[in-house]
Amino acid sequence: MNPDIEKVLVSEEEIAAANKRLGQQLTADYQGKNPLFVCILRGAAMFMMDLIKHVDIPLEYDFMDVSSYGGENTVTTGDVRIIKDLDTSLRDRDVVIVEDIIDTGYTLDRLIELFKTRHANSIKIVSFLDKPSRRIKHVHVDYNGVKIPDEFVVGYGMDYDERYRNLPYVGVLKQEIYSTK
Ligand SMILES: O=P(O)(O)OC[C@H]1O[C@H](OP(=O)(O)OP(=O)(O)O)[C@H](O)[C@@H]1O
Ligand SMILES: Nc1nc2[nH]cnc2c(=O)[nH]1
Repeated sequence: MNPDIEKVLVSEEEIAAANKRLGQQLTADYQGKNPLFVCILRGAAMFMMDLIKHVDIPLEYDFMDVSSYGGENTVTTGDVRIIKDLDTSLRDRDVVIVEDIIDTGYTLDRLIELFKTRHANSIKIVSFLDKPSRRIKHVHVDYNGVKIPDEFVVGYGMDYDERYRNLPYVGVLKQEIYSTK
């Protein structure tokens, strides 16, 4: 295990099981459609690439980069900035927003409002992690991976100051990592 990690919250085995389950649900629900999966960079990139291997229907995907937790922030700034927009039109599309984590809900709340103005046919959300105790904006998550307690997590795409995204599991950093920064 990486020496900076205090404890593992979601193991590689649990990640694989969640992806399989979510992929099977999406396969069943989107039969006969050609959904557009929208990956919210950067954190959700690893999750989406694993998830879609289990979605056994025609689909398309695109990427959007938004950010509210810059640099060493472990709390949201609440100011959701679009860094890179989609290249694909959402008009009449069945959109599946793919997130790594829903925390306060600010990011998804803002994205849903934006996507509604782009005339999508439907908008659903799949989030790998959910921290329900931290919610400020109520957002309905249609497909949920794993619920976690109120701890700042890294790994499986998620960073602290751009590090640890490549860990194959989700974990909590040792306190000294924050204090030595
Ligand atoms: O529910 P919220 O409180 O809005 O938090 C969730 C958002 O925070 C993270 O993004 P971040 O801004 O850290 O960018 P990143 O994915 O590029 O690391 C995560 O990927 C979500 O998009
Ligand atoms: N890396 C990371 N980003 C987040 N964005 C919202 N919550 C979290 C978290 O726990 N970890």
